[in-house]
Formats: sequence, structure tokens, C-alpha cells
Amino acid sequence: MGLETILRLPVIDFNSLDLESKNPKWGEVKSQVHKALEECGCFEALFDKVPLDLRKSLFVVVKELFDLPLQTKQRNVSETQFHGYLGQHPNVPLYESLGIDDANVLEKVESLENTLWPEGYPSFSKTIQAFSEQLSELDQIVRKMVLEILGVEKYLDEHMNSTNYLMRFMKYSAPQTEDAELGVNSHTDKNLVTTLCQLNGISGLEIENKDGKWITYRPSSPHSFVVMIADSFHAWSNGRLSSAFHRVMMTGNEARYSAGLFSFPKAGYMIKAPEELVDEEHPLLYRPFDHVEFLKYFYTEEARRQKCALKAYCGV
Ligand SMILES: O=C(O)CCC(=O)C(=O)O
Ligand SMILES: [Fe+2]
Repeated sequence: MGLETILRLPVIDFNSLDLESKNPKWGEVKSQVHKALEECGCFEALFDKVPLDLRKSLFVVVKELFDLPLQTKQRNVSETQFHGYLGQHPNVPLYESLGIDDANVLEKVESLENTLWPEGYPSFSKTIQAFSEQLSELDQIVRKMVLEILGVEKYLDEHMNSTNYLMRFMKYSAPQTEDAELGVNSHTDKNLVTTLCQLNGISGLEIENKDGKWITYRPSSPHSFVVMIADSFHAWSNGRLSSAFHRVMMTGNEARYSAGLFSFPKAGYMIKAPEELVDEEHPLLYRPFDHVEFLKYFYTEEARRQKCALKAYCGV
């Protein structure tokens, strides 16, 4: 009887790194990022700048959030499609999620707090803002490394200044069975970079590697996050980066809670591959596009029929 190799995500230690990039570890970590992104567009990052206490407090407020009555959660609406409350979908009955645009800005989270708890719940806003801000440093370190890997760091300021953050919380109800049930379908994200955090120790996230094998994410440290490349960064890099296909499969009797920080281009900013990344060997893959306009297309019936919605929308 052959032993099955247990597939793991590459683990990369970002502890003690910061955006200043003066740490001698920077180059070594960058080459690990390069290799991991080539393997599966994704890796596990260890990042202790987000304290464990903050992760624990986040779980407390997120649980309170999902425990609210459905009508209250549905008050969370967003100008951007699908950034508000989602749930009760017949195809993914276990899934519920709630997004907060610009969650790194305290007033933005407070405005949601006032909508959901008119009597006030200040630790909700403080916890979410602090978590988003501290985690956004990891997102920025990764994006800076990627621009260096691609040799286009001259675009760094433009790239960083043209992005916003969405924080989204997910709850997957327990299926009450040991047969795996779908939490969320296999997909790639549409933004730039996604950073995920499992909040209550219940596994379920799976990532597809380049051999088409599903890797179950099992955190190797309490400071663990999953970082993955999404479609807008794939397009901006003119296909040098691939976005990671992932899904959530649930088993057992306990609900799973997770948090995702999504960096994405601001509305009105045209995503366009730098000319340095376009040549005879690498012809332009996508016409310049506005991420928010693409999202509107992505949620149409026509887009759902496409194998790759981005290609159908603006492929050359
Ligand atoms: O909950 C997770 O771990 C994954 C969520 C996800 O893929 C998403 O929100 O796009
Ligand atoms: Fe996703």
C-alpha cells in the first residue's frame, strides 16, 4: 500500500520584514515568493505583526456579526456589487459573507457599526480597523516584492496609490456530515491580492496547484495567513502571474469562520499591463479595463457561461 504524499502550501516567513525592505532577509524571502507564485499562485505567510490577541478579538466580533438577525445583516449594502451581505444562495447553502469597503479606515467601519448596532459596539469597529490596517502591510510587502520580481518597481507608487481594501468575513455552517460538502465553489478572485485568515481553527480552504491537485490549507503556525494572486494582478502582469483557483469544502459539526483582506484597483483606474511586460514573446493579453466595470459584467448571466470571464470581457 503506497503512502500518499500530503501536499502542503509553500510556507514563507515574513516575520521581521517591513515595507522599508532594509532587512537582509528581503531578497531571500522574495525568491521564495517568486517560486511559490510560479508553483500555485499562492502561499502560506507567517506574519506576527498581527498580534494573536487581535486575531482572537476579531473572531469574537465576527461571531457576534453573524449571530445578528438576517434582516439586520441585510442592512449592509455596498455601492460595489457583491461587497455587501451575501447568503441564502441555493447553490452554496452553507455560505454567508459580509463585506466592508475601506475597512482600514475607522469612520467606514463605524458607519457599518451604526447601521448594525444603533446602540453602539465600539470594539467592533476598533478591532476590524486595527486588523485590516496591520494586515494590509503584508499585502503591500507582497505586492512590492512582486513588482521587483517583474522588474517594474518604477510603477510602485502608482500601483499602491490606485488601490483600496475590502475586508470580507465568511461563515460556513456545519454540514453535520463527514462527507465533504461545498462551502464555496472553485473560483479565482477578481481583485489584485487576497490575504485570508482562518478564525476558529476549522479547516476547509483548498487551493489547486499547477498539477491540478487540491491542497488543503492547514495552518503551520498561529501567525499563519494564506496569500493568493487574483485576476486583476494576473492581467496587470500580462500573464506573468497566475491567479490561484480555490474552494471551500466543509465536513463535521462546527461552523467555519474566516476573514479575507482583498486589495483591488479603485473605481475609474484603468488596469493596464506596463509596456515593459509586453513584447513579441509576451503579446498583450487584456485590453485596459476598470475593475468595478468588470465586476458588473462578471455577475451577469453571460459571464457565468464563460470559462474565463476576464478573457471574454477584455481579452485581446
Ligand atoms: O473562506 C475562505 O477561506 C475562502 C473565501 C474565498 O475564497 C473568498 O471569499 O473569495
Ligand atoms: Fe476566493
